[in-house]
Amino acid sequence: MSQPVHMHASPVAHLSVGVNAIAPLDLRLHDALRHAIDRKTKPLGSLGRIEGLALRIGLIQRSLRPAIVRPTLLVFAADHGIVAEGVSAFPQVVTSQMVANFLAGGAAVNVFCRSADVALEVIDAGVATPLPRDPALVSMPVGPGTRDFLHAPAMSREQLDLALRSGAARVAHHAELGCNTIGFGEMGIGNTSSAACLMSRLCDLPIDICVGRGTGVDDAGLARKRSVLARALAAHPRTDDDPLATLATFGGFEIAMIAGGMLAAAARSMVILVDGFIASAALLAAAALERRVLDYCVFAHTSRETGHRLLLERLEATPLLDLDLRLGEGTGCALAVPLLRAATAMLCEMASFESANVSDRG
Ligand SMILES: O=C(O)c1ccc[n+]([C@@H]2O[C@H](COP(=O)([O-])O)[C@@H](O)[C@H]2O)c1
Ligand SMILES: Cc1cc2nc[nH]c2cc1C
Repeated sequence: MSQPVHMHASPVAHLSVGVNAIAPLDLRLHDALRHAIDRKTKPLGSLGRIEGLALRIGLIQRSLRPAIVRPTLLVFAADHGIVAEGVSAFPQVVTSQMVANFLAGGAAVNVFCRSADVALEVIDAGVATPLPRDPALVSMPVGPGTRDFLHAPAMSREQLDLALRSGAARVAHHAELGCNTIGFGEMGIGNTSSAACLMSRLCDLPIDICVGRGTGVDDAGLARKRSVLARALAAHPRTDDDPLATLATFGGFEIAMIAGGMLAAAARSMVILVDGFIASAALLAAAALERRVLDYCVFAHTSRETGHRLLLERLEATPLLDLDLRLGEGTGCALAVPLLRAATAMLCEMASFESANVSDRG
């Protein structure tokens, strides 16, 4: 029998990691991990979701003794043509100003990364206004911001390919340095509009329930944002059989780089830390390309941004934290890293009923 003909090259092939590069988890380890956790000196299940977290990390690392090594947060920054339609509470220049703030070490994500001992890298994925010359900035701009997707697709297929490959390349770089846990953050004025449209199209949901206040638009701003995004969706025919086309139409360069990075991280059996609404929309696009990426994800937190809760439901995700954050930057990922360390330490360091000679029944 002949093989089915695929209309599009494998999305993972774009990242030069091969068609079946994301391995299924080895579920044979599941029972051994469950048993090791259950023999620890505690009533059964009493460490609650830390137990499930340890199990998930063990499955991802294919180990009964997993460890969080060189946890790293990649913050991708880019600008969005859709801001010309008045969809954000802040001007576009804030994207480059915040990149400067990241490089100076003064943003929330810098503070949280320092306090949790997480490495931080900032990537220019396509910021429209000038950035400081700083050797710490990884410069891989796809272009000076996307086009306004009310009038044209946000990016070309060539630009999308470049963004996917660039995100994958940054992940490969950190994997080669020994990093096994990678978080994805973003900075981009206007990017909640991209994320909302991706969610609406990829989950087939009405746009109004996907749209939130982002950086804080008022009621009139929210009504305007909804109307702009409804018109933008109406302007572009559905491309349900081609998630890459949907991502090119509504995505941002930072969103596409995160999607490519997540696929590459899963292909390398790394733990993927998922941040808020925009990072989850990037994951949604990645999962539309290769569903197995979801097996490698740990969801850091539930954002206050309208739509995130529903998006998480669609991804069948139960995040670790619920702190009313709505900042982005990867702040939720940085805050979650200590929990990942605690979960792996529980598996590796905690005594069992046998080793500590503690009675395991009444
Ligand atoms: O991560 C989130 O859930 C989140 C929710 C709302 C806003 N943000 C951040 O706010 C910016 C986008 O907001 P906006 O209103 O300009 O679309 C962008 O820089 C994001 O990092 C992030
Ligand atoms: C100040 C500011 C900081 C941010 N960090 C991520 N998105 C942001 C948006 C604004 C406006």
